Amino acid sequence: MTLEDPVGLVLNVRHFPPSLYCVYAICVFYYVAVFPFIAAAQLFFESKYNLSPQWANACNSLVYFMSAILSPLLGYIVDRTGRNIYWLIGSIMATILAHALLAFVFIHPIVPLVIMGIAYSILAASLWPMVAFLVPKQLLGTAYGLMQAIQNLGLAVMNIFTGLILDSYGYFLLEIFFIVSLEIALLAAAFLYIWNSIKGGVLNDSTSVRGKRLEEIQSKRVSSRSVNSTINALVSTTSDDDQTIET
Ligand SMILES: C[C@H](NC(=O)[C@@H](N)CCCCN)C(=O)O
Repeated sequence: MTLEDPVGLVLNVRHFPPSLYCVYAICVFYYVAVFPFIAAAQLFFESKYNLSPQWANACNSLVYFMSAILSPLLGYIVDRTGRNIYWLIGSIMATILAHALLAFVFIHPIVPLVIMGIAYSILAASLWPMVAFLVPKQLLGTAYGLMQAIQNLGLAVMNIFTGLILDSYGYFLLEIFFIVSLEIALLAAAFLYIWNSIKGGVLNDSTSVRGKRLEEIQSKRVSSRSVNSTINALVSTTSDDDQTIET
């Protein structure tokens, strides 16, 4: 497969590893509990907590404000530590806690929203970079494009469901729906952890172990390139420049 061979690139999408589809599933079922929640939350804050429309609106912005401030720092911390699957599982569990506090407990919504803001920022820092560890660099645009497409398809479908649940049963059942969606994301993350361990993938390595393994892969690639270039010189074949880490 080469960059000059777009048909080859498209065909290789079929060979994306199962871990990537797990990442896509987590992306759909996690974000369903965040974006549609925020879209519908203003009236929830007004009715359950008796907040004024202005305060309800301010609460609604809190998750995104927190992400705007925290994401670079949390991204740096995840880069320094590695162990992306642990961060991912922790952030999904914290989001479940935030929704459970909103559904079952009567404390000021700022508490669950702060938890959600931190968890949402950690999830972005740990989930999205995984794609780069799973597919060859020539296919990153395709892999992220597919992730964005699947996420938006999921959100489009689930938005219809959340609207129906809200209109027919109210906010309590909507919160239960979000918690169930997050539990599916948690199951997918557990499957990702198991699959990654079985396959010896790099997703949950510490940064130092990951660095050593990537160096090994690169040095193997360099030596295979020098072998290939010798062969190329002899028989005029092209070298395979794939970068797949997990199969
Ligand atoms: C990083 C992640 N981005 C997305 O989910 C985008 N597809 C859509 C962004 C919409 C505004 N938050 C995120 O936002 O956490």
